[in-house]
Amino acid sequence: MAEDTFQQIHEIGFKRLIDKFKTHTGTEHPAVRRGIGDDASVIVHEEASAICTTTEVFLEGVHFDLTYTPFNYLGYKIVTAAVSDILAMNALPEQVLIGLAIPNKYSVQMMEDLYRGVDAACRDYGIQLTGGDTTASHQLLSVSVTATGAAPADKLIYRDGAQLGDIVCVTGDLGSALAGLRVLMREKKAWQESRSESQFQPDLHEYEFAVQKQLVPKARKDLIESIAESDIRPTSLIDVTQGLISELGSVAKSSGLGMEVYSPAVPIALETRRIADEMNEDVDKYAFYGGEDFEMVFTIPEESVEKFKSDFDDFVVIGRMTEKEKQLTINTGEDKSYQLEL
Ligand SMILES: Nc1ncnc2c1ncn2[C@@H]1O[C@H](COP(=O)(O)OP(=O)(O)O)[C@@H](O)[C@H]1O
Ligand SMILES: Cc1ncc(C[n+]2csc(CCOP(=O)(O)OP(=O)(O)O)c2C)c(N)n1
Ligand SMILES: [Mg+2]
Repeated sequence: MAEDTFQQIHEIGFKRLIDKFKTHTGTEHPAVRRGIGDDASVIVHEEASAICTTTEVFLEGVHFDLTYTPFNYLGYKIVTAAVSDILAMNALPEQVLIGLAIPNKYSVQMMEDLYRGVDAACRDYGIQLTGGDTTASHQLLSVSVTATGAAPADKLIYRDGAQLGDIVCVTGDLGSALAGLRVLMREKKAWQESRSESQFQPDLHEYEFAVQKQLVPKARKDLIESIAESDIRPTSLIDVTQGLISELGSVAKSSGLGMEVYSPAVPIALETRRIADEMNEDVDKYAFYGGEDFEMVFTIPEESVEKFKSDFDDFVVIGRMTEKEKQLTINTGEDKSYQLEL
């Protein structure tokens, strides 16, 4: 959490601010030859392999709200977002670089808290913070994160590899990140309407699972590790950031196929259902369109499902790849279904 002191960044300057960031670089990754300090980071691979890169931009007010987001959680979440994209190629992340544009309403201490979260995430994912850029901003904090990772080229899994008849699977549960966001937004509104002079300190203990999932999501490195150890390889893989329906559509469309999804099979946590009830909203909408779940969707041949279950058990089957003509068919049970165009 932020300390009580508020030191203006211009008092110490960007160079000394970056020096502080240098003490929060996560794991020393063996492939990193040069980290923070030179003009560019350097990665050295002994064996030829594929390199994956990805960038995510996060803008205050659009992607995060600092009323209810502690800086260290924000640091953790931005690393998760970039790492999740690397993992979704079935590659292992190695480094992240972070670009910051900081308005002067934020202090040195706040930025250090942000980097404490970056450091914690880098340690959890076994990666190193190797560089970035720091600049001033007028009103809003902007954070961009670039991650790179590596894999043997023939091990990469793309979103367009699904085959006719393959089974569609999803890890964990869906919709809880949006449920957490709804709770946080409701509490913020109540606090604003109360015109309270006190700090925003809502009691969130009944919503801990969903709020954690919104504020400090974890990327599914465990799935990628299990794939590496298993002799089964998914035919396609994508992470759930925009929302389940959007990702399923991407897999089907890019694979040149259709998909049938059995909606009662979509995994939803009890707490997510309770929150949707409280908000008088349809929990299926949370799960289908929520986004920011950082779960993984993958397809595998039908005969591999049981075997893979013994290698990795935190997934469920939600559908099957079909002919293209079926588009994205949502089967709601009781023989009712509707089609979404791809
Ligand atoms: N926000 C940041 N987070 C992590 N590393 C940073 C950040 N800003 C700058 N760096 C790293 O600090 C070093 C110096 O950065 P900078 O002063 O921008 O140098 P340059 O003129 O080479 O761009 C570089 O290695 C850069 O990657
Ligand atoms: C203040 C605030 N507004 C909105 C959201 C919800 N939100 C932020 S990012 C996101 C997912 C889509 O982001 P995008 O940058 O399009 O994702 P990408 O596929 O590039 O990862 C969602 C649903 C939030 N967490 N906080
Ligand atoms: Mg993505």
